[in-house]
Amino acid sequence: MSVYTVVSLDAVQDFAQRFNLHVVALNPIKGGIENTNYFVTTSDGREFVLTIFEIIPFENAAILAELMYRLSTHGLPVAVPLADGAGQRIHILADKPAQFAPRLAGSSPHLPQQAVPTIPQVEAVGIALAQFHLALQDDPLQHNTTRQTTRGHLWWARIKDELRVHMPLAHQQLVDEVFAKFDLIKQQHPDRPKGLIHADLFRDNTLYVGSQLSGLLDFSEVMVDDWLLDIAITLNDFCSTWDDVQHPVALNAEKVSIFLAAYQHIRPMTSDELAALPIYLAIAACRFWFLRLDVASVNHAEGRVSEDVMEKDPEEMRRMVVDRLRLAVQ
Ligand SMILES: Nc1ncnc2c1ncn2[C@@H]1O[C@H](COP(=O)(O)OP(=O)(O)OP(=O)(O)O)[C@@H](O)[C@H]1O
Ligand SMILES: N[C@@H](CCO)C(=O)O
Repeated sequence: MSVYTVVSLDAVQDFAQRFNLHVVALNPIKGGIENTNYFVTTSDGREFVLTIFEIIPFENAAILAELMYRLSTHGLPVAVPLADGAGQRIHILADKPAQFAPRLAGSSPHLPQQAVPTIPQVEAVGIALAQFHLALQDDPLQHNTTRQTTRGHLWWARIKDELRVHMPLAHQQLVDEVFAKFDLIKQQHPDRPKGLIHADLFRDNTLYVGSQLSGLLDFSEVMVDDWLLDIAITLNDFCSTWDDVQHPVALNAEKVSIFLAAYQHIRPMTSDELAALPIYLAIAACRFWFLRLDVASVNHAEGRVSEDVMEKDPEEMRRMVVDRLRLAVQ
């Protein structure tokens, strides 16, 4: 659970007045590691999600809110933040940018880990990811998102060097091998279309009602990059054998094949993308290995040790890097 900013019911009731809502209950949300989120219930029984943005500045939260609105017009199941009477969707709470969005129905397919995600759920996310990639390809807003991302290209270029020097030799060698192979394959296979990517579409950022995808959540990592990177990030999480205690990060071949077929039903991948996929799976796992190490280090530096702060295991992602690199060099 991550609640970095604690707010009182009174403060949220004040905040909600601009939307003509009367809040009666407030419950911290277990899950995210970046922002503070609460489920909020109003007197008429409706439910909303209050998000307090911990890292990104006001203007960037406003771009994300507009992005949600535009994606919703393409039929994607996203939570569009409420606008006040003046049309403004982002406001200030506890000195930070904050928003109220409708609570979407459904639950995330990651608990219990043994049974899910199901094949139809994998298929649904493959389709939705491709629809998301194509939705705003001609929309100039996507270029604003490149400026607002906390963990965009600058972070990616810096973080490897910062973390690498503190790693044991074997881990440094792993990093070097993945990046050398990645650079080579990118040169050999240049036809990798770019566009808006979610960059964090894990199971816990999706909601389902049965087999139906009812929510795509948490676009705070969104940026313009290779669509293939997004495919790799989502495939790694949805198509791993989390139920296999011996090797929980290995790929489930049936799910991989269903996911790629579903995605390609909407947007066929280029032959270069298909050839480069294995190393992108390794680099995607590497991205989250670094991200988890970075989150742990920032939490430590800022003294965030409360039981309300969730950290995900970097070692799980490092094991995934090893597994995917094995596939990439075969
Ligand atoms: N609109 C919504 N409807 C329903 N549930 C939501 C909604 N927004 C957030 N949640 C719930 O809150 C959890 C945390 O939200 P979110 O993933 O946005 O947090 P975060 O800290 O910003 O993200 P992350 O750690 O993934 O970067 C989600 O996994 C989901 O369970
Ligand atoms: N999905 C990320 C959390 C950060 O957004 C992870 O599993 O590390």
